[in-house]
Amino acid sequence: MIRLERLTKRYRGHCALDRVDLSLAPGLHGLLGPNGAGKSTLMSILATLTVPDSGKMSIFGLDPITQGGGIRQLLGYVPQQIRLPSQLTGAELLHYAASMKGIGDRGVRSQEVEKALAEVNLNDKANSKIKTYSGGMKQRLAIAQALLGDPKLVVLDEPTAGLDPAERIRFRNLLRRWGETRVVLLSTHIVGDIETSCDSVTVLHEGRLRFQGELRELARLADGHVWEARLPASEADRWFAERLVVGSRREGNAITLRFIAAERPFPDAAPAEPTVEDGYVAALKGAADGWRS
Ligand SMILES: Nc1ncnc2c1ncn2[C@@H]1O[C@H](COP(=O)(O)OP(=O)(O)OP(=O)(O)O)[C@@H](O)[C@H]1O
Repeated sequence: MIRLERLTKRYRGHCALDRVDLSLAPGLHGLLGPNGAGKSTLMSILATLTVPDSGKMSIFGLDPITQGGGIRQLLGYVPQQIRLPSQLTGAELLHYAASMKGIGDRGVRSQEVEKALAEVNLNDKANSKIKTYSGGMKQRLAIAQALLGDPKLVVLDEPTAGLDPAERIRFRNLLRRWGETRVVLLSTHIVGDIETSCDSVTVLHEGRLRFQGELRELARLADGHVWEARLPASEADRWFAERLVVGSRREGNAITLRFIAAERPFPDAAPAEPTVEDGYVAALKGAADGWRS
């Protein structure tokens, strides 16, 4: 459905994406990576807003460079930085966005707008000006805008940042439903968002693809490299300074620390079952330390 081959993008000599290969079929796909990894650049290219320097791309058989208009008809996109017109109401903005997506019939448009508002739980605020919305509500309106017109590709750049826990759960369920028949790509720093809902995950680091596959395969990257040890709490600072500690649990004067290390950090450390987050850390650490290619 979506195929990227050796996709490369440079900004004044800095390589934001370096020969990235990626294939996405219908489903809910997570995109993880630290700050500056290239996630927004990749998403902006998929949204036809940024032109890559080299590489091949096919989005539902269309070429984003020569057939961008066709792709935009199939696309729902929420960029990382959202600026919404504060004087419009939520419903007015969605009507405008629906017109831009070619939904000319007013009746059909109203139905679409109402459905999208319901999906993000904003019906009550439909006729209020956007300037009265909270940050999370604006975020949800931007998501509603991306859902208009039944897009086949939904690209969401860190959409969960401003959502409260209840809305975040609602949003995950919405995306799961959407991912049943569409390609949905979601970037986030929150591994939990991906862990609970995504079919596959892609990890970018410094513009390079470090992993693409199922969640359990990502967790498996840390197999044999996760350790736990119960230690005197007074020693905790030393271990935080010397080792990669990914979790800690304090119980009285003792603390249980969870480490990621290529080898057993000290004799008392016991091997632990890796989580998806451990796999993500291992993918990044492995890339940096060279203990994984
Ligand atoms: N318009 C631009 N001009 C110059 N450099 C840019 C531009 N956009 C991005 N970059 C650089 O490209 C690299 C990738 O940036 P990008 O925004 O794609 O990363 P990201 O993974 O989305 O980061 P974050 O998680 O912080 O949003 C970074 O080093 C960034 O500084």
